[in-house]
Amino acid sequence: MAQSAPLFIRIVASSIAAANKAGKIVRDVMNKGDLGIIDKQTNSLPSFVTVMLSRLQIRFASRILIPFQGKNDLQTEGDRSAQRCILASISKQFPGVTIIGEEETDSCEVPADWIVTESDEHVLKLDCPEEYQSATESDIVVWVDPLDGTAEYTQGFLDHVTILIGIAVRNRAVGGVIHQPFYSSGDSEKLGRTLWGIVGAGVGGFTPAHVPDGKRIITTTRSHLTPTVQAAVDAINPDQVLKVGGAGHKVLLLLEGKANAYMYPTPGTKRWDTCAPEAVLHAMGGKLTDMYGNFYSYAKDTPVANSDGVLATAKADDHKYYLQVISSVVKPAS
Ligand SMILES: Nc1ncnc2c1ncn2[C@@H]1O[C@H](COP(=O)(O)O)[C@@H](O)[C@H]1OP(=O)(O)O
Ligand SMILES: [Mg+2]
Ligand SMILES: [Mg+2]
Ligand SMILES: [Mg+2]
Repeated sequence: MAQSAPLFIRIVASSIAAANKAGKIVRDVMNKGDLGIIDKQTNSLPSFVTVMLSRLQIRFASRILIPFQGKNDLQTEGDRSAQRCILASISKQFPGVTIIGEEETDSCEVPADWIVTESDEHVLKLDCPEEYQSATESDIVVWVDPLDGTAEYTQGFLDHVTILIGIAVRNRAVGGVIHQPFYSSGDSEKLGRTLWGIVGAGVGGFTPAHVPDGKRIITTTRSHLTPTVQAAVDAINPDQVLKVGGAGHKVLLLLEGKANAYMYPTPGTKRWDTCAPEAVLHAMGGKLTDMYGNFYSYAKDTPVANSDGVLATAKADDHKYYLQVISSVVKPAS
């Protein structure tokens, strides 16, 4: 059965298993307590003050809400190890497929038990939409964000953290896996959950829901807020604004009916931040584009920066309204 499923479906099914393992690794790093934080801007350890602040925030996350200053582009042992696990697992099974990960990791050996070759059985049995049935290795690019919401991971906002694996076929984001490693359903022994979506085939791992009619709830960044972002949010005149970390987490709020729209009308996110969330959102009936309303390309040679920002809505039909209101007050950067 497994081998007879189309390549695209097999990659999504394997990505679910790899994301689950990466989630365990990310939790283990947190439990050990030494996050091994590096500032990617300077390729060095962050300042003493930043490290101390991050330790304080892990201990008192529910009370201390001090955002870091500056670019906030950090990497931790969680990011590095999760990426090694996911890349090793997917490339072992699909050696001809292009995989693009956020982190530059040296070619350290990967422990044997980090290489996952299992697949999600339910996804393997799905009917593959016709347009992806014949997709070959050269049609597919896998975009990996091994830990989305790194700033929040270092500050103890653990429910903002996700692991994102997006599968693009012929440049479009059509398969997505969002793993939330610290999600708790009440049983503290069993953390983590995995959401997935395939455009044209369905979604799983969560119950799709929408904000009740008449309410407008916006989600946006908490760690990269700028006057431009604030102006866009204000233009919508929302009932509520949820400033949370991570692109994956913000799209999760759209999927589960906690927000209507996610806006970030400025450069900062990259293709690995949006590929998986875009696919899951689209599979549920939503829409994610740049601030001009154009879909990003997920081709292997595309520039990785989402230079024209991000606008995502839980309902595709609402997207035009948000685009119009925001474009009247915010000019995209490029
Ligand atoms: N200025 C930036 N520099 C680096 N990464 C950014 C920047 N802005 C956004 N990102 C990435 O996009 C995600 C969503 O941004 P935000 O939480 O600010 O809305 C961040 O968690 C981060 O992903 P990552 O944590 O994987 O590096
Ligand atoms: Mg990062
Ligand atoms: Mg990210
Ligand atoms: Mg990341």
